[in-house]
Parts: sequence; C-alpha cells; structure tokens
Amino acid sequence: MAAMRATTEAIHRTYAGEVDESGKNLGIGDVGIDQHFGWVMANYTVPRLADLTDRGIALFFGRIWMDDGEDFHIGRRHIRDEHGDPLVLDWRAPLSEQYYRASAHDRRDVARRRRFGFQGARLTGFEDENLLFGEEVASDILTAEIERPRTGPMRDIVATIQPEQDELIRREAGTNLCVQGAPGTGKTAVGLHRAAWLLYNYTDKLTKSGVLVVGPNEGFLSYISGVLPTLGETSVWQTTVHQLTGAHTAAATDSHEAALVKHDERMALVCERAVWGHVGTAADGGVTAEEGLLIADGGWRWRLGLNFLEDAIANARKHTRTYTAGRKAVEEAIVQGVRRQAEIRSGHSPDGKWATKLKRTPSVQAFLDGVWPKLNGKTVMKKLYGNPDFLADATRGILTEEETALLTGKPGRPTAADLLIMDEIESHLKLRDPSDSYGHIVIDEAQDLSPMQCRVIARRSGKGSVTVLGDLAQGTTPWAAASWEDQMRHLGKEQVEHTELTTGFRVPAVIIELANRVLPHLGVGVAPARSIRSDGSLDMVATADLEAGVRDAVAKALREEGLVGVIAADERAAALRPVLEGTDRVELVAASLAKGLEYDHVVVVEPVEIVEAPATGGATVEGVGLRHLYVALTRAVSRLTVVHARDLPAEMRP
Ligand SMILES: Nc1ncnc2c1ncn2[C@@H]1O[C@H](COP(=O)(O)OP(=O)(O)OP(=O)(O)O)[C@@H](O)[C@H]1O
Repeated sequence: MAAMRATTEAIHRTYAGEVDESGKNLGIGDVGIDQHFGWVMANYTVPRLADLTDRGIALFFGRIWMDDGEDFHIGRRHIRDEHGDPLVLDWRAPLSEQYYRASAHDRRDVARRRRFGFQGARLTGFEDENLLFGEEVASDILTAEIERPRTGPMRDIVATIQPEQDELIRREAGTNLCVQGAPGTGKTAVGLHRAAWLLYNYTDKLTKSGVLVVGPNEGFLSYISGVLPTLGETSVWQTTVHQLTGAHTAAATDSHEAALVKHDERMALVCERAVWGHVGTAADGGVTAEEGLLIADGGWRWRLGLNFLEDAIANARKHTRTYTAGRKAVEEAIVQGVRRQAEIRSGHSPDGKWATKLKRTPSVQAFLDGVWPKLNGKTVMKKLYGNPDFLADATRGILTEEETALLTGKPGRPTAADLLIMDEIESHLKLRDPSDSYGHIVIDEAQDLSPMQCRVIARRSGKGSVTVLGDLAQGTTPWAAASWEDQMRHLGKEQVEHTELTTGFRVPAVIIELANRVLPHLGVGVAPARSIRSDGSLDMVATADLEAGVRDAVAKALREEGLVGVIAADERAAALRPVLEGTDRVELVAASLAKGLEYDHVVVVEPVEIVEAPATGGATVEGVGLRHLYVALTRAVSRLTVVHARDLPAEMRP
C-alpha cells in the first residue's frame, strides 16, 4: 500500500500545480487536452490518497488456495504489486465470495482456506481449513472476534462474515430484501456491509443516485456511523427517520390518540381525497350547456362546448398522476380545442406565443380556477384542519366520526405526524424530482415505522431498491408492524425476498434463554435466536435497596474489561443519573432507547418497572413494556445482571 501511495503521490505532485485548493483549474501548464488531463488527474488523486492512508488496521484477513494452484489474499481493499497484479483482493470483489462461502460440502474450487487473526495491524495467529480433505474448523478467530470486549461504536465484520450473511450482502442491486432476525443475529451488520458491497460493485449507478441508511434515533446512528467509513465508504448518507421526515422540526405534539390516526394507512386515502376532491365539473367553472365557454382572442370569439370540457376534465383526471399536472392538461386541452377551430377558420395553425396568450385569457383562468383550483400543501392542510365540512367530506367512509374529530392542528405549527400528512398531500400535487430519490435505502429497525412513515421513505426510494431489517418482537411504537408483508407494501415494494436470521452472534446462550422466555408473550410469530456462544454469565440479584444494588452491580461489572450499560425504565433511568455520575465506561440508557445498542456487561434495573412503564409520551400501548424488557435483556455481549427489589415479571420466570 505504501508503494501504491507513493505512485499516487508522484502523480498528484506532477499535476497539482494545475489546480488551486478549491479544485478549480488555474489554466497554467500545458494547453488543451494535456491541461484538462492534468486537472482531472490532480482531482482524481485527492480522494485516492485519502483512501490509501494507513489506518492501523490489517490490510488482509484471509487467504484461499484454489484447485488450479492460484492463491489470493482477501482484505479490506485491493492491493496490487508493481506490475499491477493483485496481491490482496477487496472483500467485495466477486472472487472473494469464494472465501466467505466455500465449505467442505460445497468447495467452490477452493482447496484450502486460511483465516488470520489480528489485533490492530499486528498478526496474532492463523487457522487453516483443508477443504479438499473435508476439514471444517470451528473458528477460534470468529469466537475471539465476537467475544472481544467492546470499547465504543460498532465495528465492521469483514474478517468474519458468515456464509448466510454473505449471501444476503451480495444479493444483486435490484433485490428488495426484507430480513427478520432475532436480537443480535447481525441484521445491522448485514445492512451496512450490503451498502458497502453495493457501492463497490455498482459504483457508477449508485454514487450518482446515492445510498441512504435510515436508523431509529441519534444514539443508534452514532453507534453505527463509523462502520461504513472504516470500510472506505464515506458517501453514504446516514439519517434518522425523524430527520428524513422532517419530524425534528415539529413545533407541536399530538395526543396519543391523534397520532395513532395520523400515522394510520387510511390517512393516505384521506390525503388523496383532500387533494383530488377539489376537481369540479365544467359547471363549477361557470359553463352551461347553452353558452359553453366563451374565449375572447383579439378580434375573434371562440366557444368550447360543455361536452368537450367535461371530456377534457375526465381525461385529465384519468391520465395525470398529479393534481398540478391535471390542471395543465385541461388548460392544454382548451388550447387544442381553440386551435382546431382557428385552423378551420383561417387555414393556418397559430404559434406558441398565441397559445400562451390564450391560456392567460381571463375567461380561461376563471374556468380553470372554478374547475381545478390552484393548490399547495399548506392550503390543503389548512382546509383539512380548519374547515369541518371539507374534513368531513375527505374522511367520509374512511375514518369514523371519532377519529375524524382527532384530526386537528395548526399547519403553521405542525406535529411530526402533520409533516407526514403534508408530504403525502404534496405527493399528489407534484411529482418529486427523480434525482431526489436514492438508488438504495437500508432501513434498520423497520418494524417500528408507521405506514405513513413508510410511505415517505417509499417516495424517496422511487425505482430504487431497499434492504429492510428488523424484528417484529422488538416493535415498540404504537404503530409497530405486525407483518413484514404489510410493511413492504407500505414501502411500495412488490417484489421482495423475505428471509429470517436466527443465529445469534451477540448474546450468549444463558442470557438468550432468559430473553426467550419473554418472547412467546410478545404476540408475534417469530423464531427465537439460537446463540453460537456458550460462554457468558447471568446474575439475578434481589435487593431491598435498588440504588445500592445497582451501584454494587456496576462496581462488580467494572472489574472486567469493556463497556457497561445500565438499562432502566425511562423515569428510573432519570433518577439513577446522579447515582452513576462520573463513572467511566458506564452508560445509562432508558429502556425505550436501548434498541440496536450493545454492551459487554448489561445491568437491567427492576424489570417489572420496564414492563409497567408507559410508552414514550405517556401513552399506554398494549404490551410495549414487555417488548422494551425483551430489548433490554438482549443487549449484553458477555454478562447480564438483573437487579430487582420487586418480584420479577411472571413472563421472566421459567
Ligand atoms: N459474522 C460476524 N462476525 C463477528 N461479529 C459479528 C458477526 N455478525 C454479527 N456480529 C456482531 O454481533 C453483534 C450483533 O450484530 P447486530 O447489531 O448487527 O445484530 P442485530 O440483528 O442488528 O441486533 P438487534 O436486533 O439487537 O439490533 C454485533 O456486535 C456484530 O458486530
């Protein structure tokens, strides 16, 4: 890599004089083609030099010997020798698939595979599998990697990607993938590595259209945000659902009941009717059968009949996708109608200037305003929330009267759900610019999205594909999905490959067994995780003084390496803050925010409080507390201590 860097530096030095710091061509040096070439080269070498920086991570982690005698190293990036021949293959290159997928049963022309163990850039060992002789080794290097103490944000797993994960990561770009997986089965890891694989293999298409990763909250994003950059991908935009839907700018909050209605999929129908319901008949435009529409055009007076106008409106309604385009189509039909009359009368066709003038004629504009009034999102929202008759018309047969009564708000001070409604309304008014949608979107914790949130994402996906990751058992929002088929429908994808992951990489068997007791009580038919880990420990501590119990548990946990996460019901977590103040390596997490995170040692505080706690915002959502507990119990990589002063919830008992 040092040699590759030196070559690139030399190229950069040769041409860098031809651009200034902003990358602008200074116009010095050779003229014409040569100058342009120099400019391109100088720009090209800048990101490449950044890419060739030694990050103190081993450049390779595997090697395969093929049946024909060739052998390859597999690593984080491509490395070539001075002749341009590959020394290390990028893990995303097609040939690397053989490294990840070959087995004694399905060798894929691989005779022998070697895994290297590293700490930083220091080689610590290697293990060989002679596939030709049918050897399959339970990898100590994989085990060590999984059990390694966590010191901070999530890391990449390129060195130890498992065959069933690799199979998902490398699905071709057009595939819409939906992955249901129990806690710790590597869903997030698969999603992020898939994003990197796609960008490498479909560079042209995807760097232009963009790849987006959507996560549930800021904490989760900062936990995962380092993975793609270590894989050399800095162009992926990572965002929370709230940022994507603009909810972070919301100025008001809905009651729980109002939010439920506003997030419901039936709201999409309400929005559709609220917009398209504005389309009237020719009579609304002041036209009668006797008179028709009279249009003054210089010295001429044209007349369009009622039937012609009704047909024009019906055609526009049928053939245009957006309301705004519909109005234009009627306007166009009027021009065409008059043009034909003019042609017959004068023998020649009037020009474009004439057409523009005709459209501006007061009678044409008045007709259009009556039949197809100009709208924008704000005016529709205002009418929906401010005009009871309009609201009743828009919701009739779709929502009940009680539900309709909950649809209130101030468009100037929208709630998070109002912004979804606004986005939906706008989608009927105007088509989104196709360049605003992403080539691929990875959606994590997708079970928590409401139908209306899914639809916002769908509109930003357009013709692009998605990787949808989640666990129905960890759904904790009031609108959490009950089925992946429905969720994918809301996301606008019809062709979907569904798959379920059950091998647990995070949580050791003793701990997952405890969590799996809770699973049958969550009302979802998903498969439990089977841990590949037989290590780990579980401690149940009954105490009379909860705070003292937590303090003790944390002190004990700190005797071991790694991060400690203390998870408690939201209110309890706030109360514990002063108790844990100033302790290094300890993070206090409210149960409602623990999703997606992991710690070497987890202390779960008073499970029964987590079960009883209302959902965020004070609402009571049936069963949500138990799901928060399930999430909390599945965050530990090595050790779990459950501290309780009250009885444990019945669902945790054997
Ligand atoms: N092949 C692997 N090699 C090493 N570590 C792995 C592998 N697959 C997953 N892991 C690790 O297992 C842990 C759990 O993975 P991840 O967070 O992706 O699971 P998840 O299914 O998203 O979990 P949750 O449902 O709890 O959010 C992570 O620390 C991840 O790095």
